[in-house]
Amino acid sequence: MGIVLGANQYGKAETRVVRVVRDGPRHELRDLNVSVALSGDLDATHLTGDNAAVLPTDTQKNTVYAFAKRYGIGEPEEFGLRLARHFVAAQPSIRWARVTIEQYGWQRLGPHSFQRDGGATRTCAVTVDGAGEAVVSGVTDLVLLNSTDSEFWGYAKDEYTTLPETKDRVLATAVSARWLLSSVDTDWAASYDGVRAALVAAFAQTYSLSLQQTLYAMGRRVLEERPEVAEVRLALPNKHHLLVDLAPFGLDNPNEVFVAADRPYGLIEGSVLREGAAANDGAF
Ligand SMILES: O=c1[nH]c(=O)c2[nH]c(=O)[nH]c2[nH]1
Repeated sequence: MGIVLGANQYGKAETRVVRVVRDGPRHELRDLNVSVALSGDLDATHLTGDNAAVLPTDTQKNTVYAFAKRYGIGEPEEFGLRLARHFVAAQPSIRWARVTIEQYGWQRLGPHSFQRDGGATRTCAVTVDGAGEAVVSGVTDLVLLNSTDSEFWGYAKDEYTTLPETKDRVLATAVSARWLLSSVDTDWAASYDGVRAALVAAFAQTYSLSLQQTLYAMGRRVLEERPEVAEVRLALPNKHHLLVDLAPFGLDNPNEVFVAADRPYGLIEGSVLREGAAANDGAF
């Protein structure tokens, strides 16, 4: 029986880089977590330990810091494109590079004082190979809650079903959304802000009969409002809020007191794209 090497990639994960722009008394801050993955002609290192084609992950980490100084960071998508293009262009053995970035937000408190955002994290994944370039922007941990306008009933039932049907429940989720841009020449900041606003508005304004329905409404809203977006993929954990039985204490509970359960949780996932468009799995 023959044994062969399959798909492989390697790189430095989670390089944390903070860049301060000190052009004057008013400083700017970018705070990123950058992961690099490279792939290409890397059979030799796996099969014989010949490392001639291997650009060390330590060098990749150094490149992140050097580029932050030399070119600045700018928008995370720009920084990712610059890095991914560099790795593919500079190393003949490297044919594919993916740079994934998390950007942590900081609120300005003063000219050189900041407060770390508690909430959502902006993300991007940039892929560069011989066939082209793709950028997927995203957001994680965007926690949203509707305290009404959510029902769940009429579902399939079998002998294990105990869930009561409800015409009024809390609907809460921590949105993970990623969206493919149709061009690498995009106003990244405006696009991110616009997509995020569309996701939030659709969540808040949808009278929900299922989280699945809300997911589709959110993806649809993004595609309707943001022409630069080709496809949206959403992962929505159903952060269950379970009504507490207060009857033992002689109290009723008309949707006022809940247990916020952390697990298990329903996980609703889906993609929304433009009709006739092919899903671009390689970019995600
Ligand atoms: O919006 C929901 N979708 C489900 O598929 C589901 N399943 C479940 O138990 N509760 C819910 N809620």
